[in-house]
Amino acid sequence: MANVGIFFGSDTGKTRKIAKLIHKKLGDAADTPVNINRTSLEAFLSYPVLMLGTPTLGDGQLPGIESGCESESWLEFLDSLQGVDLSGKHIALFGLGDQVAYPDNFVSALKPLYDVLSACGAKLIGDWPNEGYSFNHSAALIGEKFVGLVLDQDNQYDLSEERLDSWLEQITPLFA
Ligand SMILES: Cc1cc2nc3c(=O)[nH]c(=O)nc-3n(C[C@H](O)[C@H](O)[C@H](O)COP(=O)(O)O)c2cc1C
Repeated sequence: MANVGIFFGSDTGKTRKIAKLIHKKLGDAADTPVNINRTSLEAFLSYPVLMLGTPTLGDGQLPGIESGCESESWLEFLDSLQGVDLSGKHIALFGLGDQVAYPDNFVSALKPLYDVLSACGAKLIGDWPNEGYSFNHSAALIGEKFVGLVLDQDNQYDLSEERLDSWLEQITPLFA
């Protein structure tokens, strides 16, 4: 088993694609990305380092039945994390959103993910500057920084790989 577990939620496949790209870049350090609705709590907890990806759906929500997905996803999985001890784990978040169509809630779903994982004692790494995006509001900001990597595959597709490389460069020394 590798050191890094990559889990994602996805409605139309874009977050899955980024998860696969992260896996390709990390090589043997990471296991094959798994949809969060296809894992168990035990498998999730077996990794010391987690990279967790999500789109923002609904109106600033995590994916799941309540936000209009056909399958369960992060909304349901987070329920199973209630009371779980994640201390000692390093967790990096990556979020996809659409700043043009949803400027009032850009990548906001990263924040509930961040809040639940922090409350469980995890060390969240990989915050990301808000420069280079244009939006009105995002719940995913703490001060000037997003709580994780932010990619907009709908409008800034051409910037994603460069952003991803720079983010991986920033976080890999923190857990290598
Ligand atoms: C119904 C719907 C609601 C969305 N709501 C938001 C939103 O509130 N904020 C945002 O930044 N993006 C929003 N998006 C854009 C998606 O997050 C974006 O297209 C993302 O790349 C989809 O990833 P996926 O293919 O992994 O599901 C929404 C998309 C859809 C279809």
